[in-house]
Amino acid sequence: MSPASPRYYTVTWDQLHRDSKALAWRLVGLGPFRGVIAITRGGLIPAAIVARELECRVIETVSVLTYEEEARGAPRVAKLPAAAGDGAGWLLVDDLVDTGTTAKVVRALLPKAHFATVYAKPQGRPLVDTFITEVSQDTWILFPWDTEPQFIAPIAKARADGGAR
Ligand SMILES: O=P(O)(O)OC[C@H]1O[C@H](OP(=O)(O)OP(=O)(O)O)[C@H](O)[C@@H]1O
Ligand code: HPA
Ligand SMILES: [Mg+2]
Repeated sequence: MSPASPRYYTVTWDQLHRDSKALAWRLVGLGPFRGVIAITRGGLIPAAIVARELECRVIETVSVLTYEEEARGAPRVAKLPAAAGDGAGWLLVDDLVDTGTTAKVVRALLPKAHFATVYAKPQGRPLVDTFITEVSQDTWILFPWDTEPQFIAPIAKARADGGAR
């Protein structure tokens, strides 16, 4: 997606927890898994919630850097999982799949892992085995760790100031 996103989808902590638990419900019948591999950093919190629900205490990480804020660059693997082999029996978790760039890199590293994300956009969706919520390709998902509440002027004041909405 282009850096200047036309729409945003705001995800609160509560919603992220609910959606990650919904993901765990979908996954529970597919296990048991040898462990969970979080794709850092975005996959860390969904992976923690899923691991808790699946009673899975073995957690690995793989680090892929693809974005700088909303700008996509070439994916770079910064850290490999220590002990997941080709991924057989492991559950790979990320917050979302967007263009699928990160997913392709991780799938090549761990081809036999089951790949789950909380959110999926259409372009990356075919690369995911299990996900919960689809959002359109031109939407930027705002995660709670990237945002904070702030004051917003009353509607009447914004109108009086000439702010078109
Ligand atoms: O399908 P894609 O187009 O590759 O986009 C999805 C990836 O982008 C984000 O990670 P990011 O590179 O921003 O790193 P981060 O998780 O450390 O924030 C997100 O957490 C996914 O891992
Ligand atoms: O929509 C998104 N939101 C947050 N991070 C992302 N990384 C790729 N796409 C997104
Ligand atoms: Mg990420």
